[in-house]
Amino acid sequence: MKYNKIFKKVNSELANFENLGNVASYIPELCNVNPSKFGVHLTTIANKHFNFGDADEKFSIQSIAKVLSLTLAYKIEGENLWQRVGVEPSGTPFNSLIQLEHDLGIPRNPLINAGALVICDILITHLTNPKEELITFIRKVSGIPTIDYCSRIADSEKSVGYKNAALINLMKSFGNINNDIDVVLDFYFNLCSIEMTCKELSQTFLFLANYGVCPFSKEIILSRSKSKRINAIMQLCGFYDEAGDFSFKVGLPGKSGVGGGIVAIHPNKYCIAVWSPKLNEKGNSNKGIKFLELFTSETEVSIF
Ligand SMILES: NC(=O)CC[C@H](N)C(=O)O
Repeated sequence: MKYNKIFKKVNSELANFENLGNVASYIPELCNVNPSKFGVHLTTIANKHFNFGDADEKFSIQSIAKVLSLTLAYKIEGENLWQRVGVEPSGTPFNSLIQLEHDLGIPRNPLINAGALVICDILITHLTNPKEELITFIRKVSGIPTIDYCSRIADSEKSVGYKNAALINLMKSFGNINNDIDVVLDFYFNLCSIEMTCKELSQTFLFLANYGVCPFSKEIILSRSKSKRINAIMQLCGFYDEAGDFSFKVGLPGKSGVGGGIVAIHPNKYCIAVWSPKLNEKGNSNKGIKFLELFTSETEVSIF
């Protein structure tokens, strides 16, 4: 079918692409990943599957998981959520502290680290067993019962999590964190440690291409309006200080993680996941972005 042909074509166009950048090294465990891995998987809302390369190999989805914790918190809290976290692009790196002081401890959006920490705090307030309830929710959304945290990666990040500790302490000082700091950080590091393959990622995020409804189970994960808003936040904030560039080149809402994964959503059509571990200076997958740019140029369809 057409997407497989396009994947092959784009891949051959990338034959001479100089994949600069490095795997994330600030989390020790992420250094052990083979930098030349490359996988793509596209799932349509009609449950058709197309893939290329290492699409069935698990990797650390890192910040991509922030969209899933946000989904659950938004479901629980509704519009009250926006009193604790904004919906504006930050224009700063994912772990920046500077803006947060100026904004009196209210993160610009839920997809930068500070915002995701507030979302974790909110979930801890509402859930009896946050770790278990979050992973149960993600398994339900994806229809994949084996999706799990990776304690090796969570522990590795915890051992060097100074920036995130600084962010949460600053927010606590402004009264925007209600629970114990160590409990919130532990939950956050576990959230970021979730592992998926490209196939699993594209399946998990398909509800956002289907107006909030899981196309497999037909279950309403989010209302149409909330699903629109999550896509809008991804469009404007999913790539931190590279969000404009991603939007300009790819033209789809998406989210990246420092494990080298990216998901992108074409509403009413498909969800595509790409994995290539080498990151550019903004912490986003270098080849992953290029692949998606060429892919949407080739298909000539984007949301614009
Ligand atoms: N952009 C990312 O994927 C960052 C997530 C990572 N766990 C961190 O907090 O630094």
